[in-house]
Amino acid sequence: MSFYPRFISIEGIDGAGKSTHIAALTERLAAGGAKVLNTREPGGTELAERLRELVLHSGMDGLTEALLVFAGRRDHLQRVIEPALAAGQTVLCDRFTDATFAYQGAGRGMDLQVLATLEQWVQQGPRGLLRQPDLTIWFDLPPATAAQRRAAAREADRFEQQDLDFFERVRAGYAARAAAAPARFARIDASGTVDEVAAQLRAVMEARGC
Ligand SMILES: Nc1ncnc2c1ncn2[C@@H]1O[C@H](COP(=O)(O)OP(=O)(O)O)[C@@H](O)[C@H]1O
Ligand SMILES: Cc1cn([C@H]2C[C@H](O)[C@@H](COP(=O)(O)OP(=O)(O)O)O2)c(=O)[nH]c1=O
Repeated sequence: MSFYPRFISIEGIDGAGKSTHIAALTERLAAGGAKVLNTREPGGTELAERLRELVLHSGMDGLTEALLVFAGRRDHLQRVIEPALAAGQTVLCDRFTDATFAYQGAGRGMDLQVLATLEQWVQQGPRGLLRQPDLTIWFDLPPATAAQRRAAAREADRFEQQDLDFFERVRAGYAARAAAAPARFARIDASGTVDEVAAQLRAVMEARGC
């Protein structure tokens, strides 16, 4: 028996199709009566958006990246996510901590234990619980396909300039997080057409009563 998810994160390597499907997902949730707050990471508050600019466009090592994204996440949780959840809203977040484990951990080789410690510190929720998304929708796609789609679409930022090996590691990082939390993760095979991917997404939401 699943319960209605109110904190939903969207994940996947760059170019997997997250942005393409967020509007329809938002509409679906709203049509079901949810008051939806759309947000993103890195970012989501004024401070965190400034940190996002640094992380995406300045050179730094993996630990510095991880510290900055977790600092932004702390601000985002305290100022936006926790108040919205407490007010009964549904939070739809374009990336969250799984991205840190995938990009800084698997991609950049940061110690996963260090990331897990930061996760514990930053995501202390009400009553001492670890705040995690209720549902994580993972758009999974081979990196070569994602690179083709990105090349046709936009200029690359620091992460998008990485080679296919980097994105293979990031993809494996998502797979490991999904295997560790199978009830939270819903994997979408993002290699089909936009309509095929949308149909899978509808099925995932229907299975969770949304
Ligand atoms: N299923 C699909 N088939 C082909 N192209 C797609 C598909 N889904 C998205 N795209 C295109 O691929 C590019 C990257 O998609 P986007 O939604 O921006 O990915 P993300 O937000 O995950 O980085 C966009 O140009 C988008 O139009
Ligand atoms: C949340 C997060 C994102 N990232 C990276 C993944 C993406 O390459 C980048 C920005 O994500 P995203 O917002 O998906 O980029 P875009 O607006 O180009 O679609 O930040 C991390 O490296 N660590 C993190 O913790």
